[in-house]
Amino acid sequence: MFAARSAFSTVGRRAFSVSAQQNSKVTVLGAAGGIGQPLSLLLKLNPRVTELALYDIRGGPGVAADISHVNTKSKVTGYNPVPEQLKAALEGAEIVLIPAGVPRKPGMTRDDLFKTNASIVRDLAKAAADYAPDAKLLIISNPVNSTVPITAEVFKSKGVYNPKRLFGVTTLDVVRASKFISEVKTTDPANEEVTVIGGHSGHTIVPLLSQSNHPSIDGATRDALVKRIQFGGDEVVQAKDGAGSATLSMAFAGSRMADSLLRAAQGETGVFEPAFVESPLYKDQDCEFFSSKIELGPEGVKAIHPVGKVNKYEKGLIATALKELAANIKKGQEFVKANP
Ligand SMILES: NC(=O)C1=CN([C@@H]2O[C@H](COP(=O)(O)OP(=O)(O)OC[C@H]3O[C@@H](n4cnc5c(N)ncnc54)[C@H](O)[C@@H]3O)[C@@H](O)[C@H]2O)C=CC1
Ligand SMILES: O=C([O-])CC(=O)C(=O)O
Repeated sequence: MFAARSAFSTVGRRAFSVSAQQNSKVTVLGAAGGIGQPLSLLLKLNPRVTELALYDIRGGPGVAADISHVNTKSKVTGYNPVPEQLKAALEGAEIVLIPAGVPRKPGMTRDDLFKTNASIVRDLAKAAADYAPDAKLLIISNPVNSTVPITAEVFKSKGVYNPKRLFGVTTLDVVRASKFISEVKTTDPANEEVTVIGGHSGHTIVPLLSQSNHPSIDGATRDALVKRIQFGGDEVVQAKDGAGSATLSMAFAGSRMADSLLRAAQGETGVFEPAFVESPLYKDQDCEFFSSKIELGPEGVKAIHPVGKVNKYEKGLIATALKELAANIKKGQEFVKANP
């Protein structure tokens, strides 16, 4: 069922069959949406998830009733948009995934979603800070480059911020990079890993092809591949023609990220995922958050790997990314200061 890297690796399943008995409640805020529904289904298939809490401003209980009939062990509960139910959805969660908010239509940038999604994420972050301050938070709602700083500011204002537990989900960028490079090279994407760094929008997405299995990709082939990875989201937005953006591939990517965190929490070592986290790598260039290869551990972020050796072309991509990223981050931080 799962192409490329399995969402729940069989190696992990064998090695961790005992710890899979641990209780792991996972909450999805925005569970009835285009991403929320398939993401919740994939989480229901994950043997490490013992309880699944599905909340949305509409349709949470319906999606939960539907998914609850899938005959895996986990318990599924749906929640309506009233404060006590949001509280109940969040309490005891080990992981909270947030795909709540509006998606793009053709012609829009992710930043165009800020005016709607900033306050949605701020308010859900407030609830998460109150009721699940120790959970690992996975922010999917766009613009991720700003919604992650928004969440950090909210957690700071409530005195519960731990940078090890806040992640902007950029997994889809590496999933795409792996698939697209395999199409160029006619290889199996399962064997293709491309490090993608930066942020999650257009030019802030920086694939490091020099660190892939095909460092010699160059010229027009390289340019086209880099552009496709940077603007893969637009490809889906255009194909859906007004009906939204990537949902199914995003559900796959979000489910993979959640599974990686659960595996790391249950003691597996050597678990790596990219994610947009508070990072020292480019703090001196006003980028307090940056996505790079992250080693995951029981606390969340275990180690942030340096970017490593990059070529001149990639140095140029990084320089362009940092300018836009710094502005996106600042916009999120200032939004919370002005609209606490
Ligand atoms: N990080 C990434 O790689 C990606 C991020 N996205 C982003 O994910 C977000 C969701 O996309 P879709 O699922 O396609 O949108 P959608 O419109 O299909 O679903 C969004 C859901 O959020 C719910 N919602 C809205 N406000 C809420 C609130 N205050 N509390 C709880 N639920 C609320 C809606 O009722 C709806 O069910 C968008 O912002 C999109 O841009 C999409 C693809 C990839
Ligand atoms: O393109 C969008 O708006 C949704 C998204 O973040 C992606 O598919 O990478």
